[in-house]
Amino acid sequence: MTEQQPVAVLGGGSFGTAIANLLAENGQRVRQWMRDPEQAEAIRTQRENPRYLKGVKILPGVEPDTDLDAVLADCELVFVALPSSALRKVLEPVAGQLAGKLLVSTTKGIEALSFKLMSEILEEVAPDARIGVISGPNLAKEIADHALTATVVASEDAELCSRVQSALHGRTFRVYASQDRFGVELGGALKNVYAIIAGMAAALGMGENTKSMLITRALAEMTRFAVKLGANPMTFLGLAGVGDLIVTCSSPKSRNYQVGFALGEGLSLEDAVARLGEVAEGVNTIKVLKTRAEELQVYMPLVAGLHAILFEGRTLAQVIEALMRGEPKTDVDFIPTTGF
Ligand SMILES: NC(=O)C1=CN([C@@H]2O[C@H](COP(=O)(O)OP(=O)(O)OC[C@H]3O[C@@H](n4cnc5c(N)ncnc54)[C@H](O)[C@@H]3O)[C@@H](O)[C@H]2O)C=CC1
Ligand SMILES: O=C(CO)COP(=O)(O)O
Repeated sequence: MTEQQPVAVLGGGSFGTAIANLLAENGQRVRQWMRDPEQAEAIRTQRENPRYLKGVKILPGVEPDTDLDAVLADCELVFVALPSSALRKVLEPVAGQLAGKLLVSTTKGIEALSFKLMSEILEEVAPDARIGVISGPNLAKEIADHALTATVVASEDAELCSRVQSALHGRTFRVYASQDRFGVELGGALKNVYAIIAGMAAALGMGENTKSMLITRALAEMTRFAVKLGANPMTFLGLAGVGDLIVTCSSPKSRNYQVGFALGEGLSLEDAVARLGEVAEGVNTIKVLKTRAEELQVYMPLVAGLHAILFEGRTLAQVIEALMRGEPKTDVDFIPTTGF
């Protein structure tokens, strides 16, 4: 009998580790690449990722490794769980090894200057690879703790979707498929910005009405933006849209929410990010999103408000006042009325 081919996970953070463990639980051999040899050694010897996923037992099927060439040479299915700021840098030097691979991005960010989503970078770096994404309401710690969870794998490549479904589906994890890679991935990137705002609102002790208003108007704003870019608004009604928005805007486990909470407590952005010590993609996304929304002339008052607080010296009180006193609008204004 031939030995089963391992699956690669690139990234030694909380999400890479949670996905690696999930794959191992389903009987897959996993080669998890990370850049930090000390972290790899800790996983190898202590069977724990003490910095990013403390308290979670890492299964024997997960083999940590710092040799990216060796990991890629061994695996066809590759989950890319790197921060958006690192993905291109890590993969460009090994581009020659990526042809024919199934590359699945789990990264919820947007590249600063190009405004590219991560799967678009993968396509650029590896034009002969098969590309997909996974996204959804997927807090890493909850996945690792076996909270019942669902995600979406999105790709035009139906065979890739079913490979990912069978690799990840399990007792506590369900994987839905979608052909709308762009919409699914965009939802995951945009919601991080609103989670920062939700964290701020929580720190200010705002009530349930306020939280609900925020989440619903965030959905309107992100869908309006997505429609302008040609995305299918219906995708935003699914797990990777409203599903992820709800979890990230409601949970103190979300790192973006935590940054917002710290800002609401009066910390500077720099201190809030330093206190977190992990990736909060929304901090970079807000910068590019504000510029892009202006270029495309999409009305995004929450994005503009957060940007004004973080980078234009406006106070929270001034922004809240401006948002509440803005001109009256209609409610559901973001779904095109033709074609229904
Ligand atoms: N943690 C979560 O609950 C979820 C995270 N994601 C996404 O997964 C992506 C990765 O996030 P996490 O694993 O949560 O981050 P994390 O903050 O837990 O860990 C980041 C990891 O990336 C590594 N890293 C940073 N710069 C690097 C570089 N230049 N080269 C190689 N490795 C580098 C760090 O050493 C660390 O291992 C993010 O885009 C995030 O939005 C998606 C779903 C859930
Ligand atoms: O994307 C996530 C949950 O779906 C994780 O959110 P944070 O990156 O804010 O922790």
